[in-house]
Amino acid sequence: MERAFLEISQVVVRFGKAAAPVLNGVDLKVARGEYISVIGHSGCGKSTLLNVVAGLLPASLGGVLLEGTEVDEPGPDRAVVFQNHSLLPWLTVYENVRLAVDRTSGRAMSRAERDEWTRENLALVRMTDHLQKRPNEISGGMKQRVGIARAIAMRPKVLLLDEPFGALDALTRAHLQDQVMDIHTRLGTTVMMITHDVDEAVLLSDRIVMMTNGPNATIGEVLEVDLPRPRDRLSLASDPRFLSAREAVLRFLHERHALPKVA
Ligand SMILES: Nc1ncnc2c1ncn2[C@@H]1O[C@H](COP(=O)(O)OP(=O)(O)OP(=O)(O)O)[C@@H](O)[C@H]1O
Repeated sequence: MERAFLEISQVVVRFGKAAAPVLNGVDLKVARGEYISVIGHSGCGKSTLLNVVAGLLPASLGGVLLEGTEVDEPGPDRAVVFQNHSLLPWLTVYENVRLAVDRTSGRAMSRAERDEWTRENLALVRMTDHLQKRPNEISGGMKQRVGIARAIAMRPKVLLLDEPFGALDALTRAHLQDQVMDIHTRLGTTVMMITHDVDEAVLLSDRIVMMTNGPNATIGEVLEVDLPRPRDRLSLASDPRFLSAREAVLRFLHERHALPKVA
């Protein structure tokens, strides 16, 4: 069997002297170009898992291999986009992306190429008209778009998205989901995304990884989303395959792994 592009093996994470580990035995193989979503109740350890893949947090046991190389620190091959943008406020939109390009491709590309690459990635997220603005002059959705452009511009092997659309209103969220879908289709980027939103998971993913509740959380089920790409949100809204995938995730979250009721 072909070796997985990204391989998470028997990952256990225990914080300090806590009695039970947060994650216990997470195993997942991701193929190159796959779009994976991780869904689960609040606090089950989704961000913890993403942070292990990002190299921001060491696993207590087990580990992560990317193209056969062990992940033991953060690196530009795994770009992360968080829920709240992390742009540098004193730099313009252009400069925020250019800085990442200079850091990751400074030696491989000429100045002119880095300039072009920066503009190209900002064009992908439709920010060309706002290059000289600073983060406090643009909307939340625009900031997230710049964050995504910055991540993509680093040409990561894996794009790690930690609830990237969570803080946005529904319409902005839909636009940005479409842009990320488009980028994924065009560039073939491997994506691992954390979300709370069932529709978002079904719309964007090739597979949905459903986590059991913590502590000792692990992968409960993995759902293949058998929908052809490119995907169109309007026509999918009534597609029986979309609806049945959606129902499977809802059943997992609200029946088999429901949170205990508050008395
Ligand atoms: N640095 C830390 N030290 C101690 N406990 C932590 C630390 N980081 C996370 N935890 C705990 O680990 C558990 C999982 O947290 P995590 O943020 O990974 O969950 P999550 O599934 O991403 O949650 P949410 O969906 O609410 O963002 C929580 O109980 C949290 O309190």
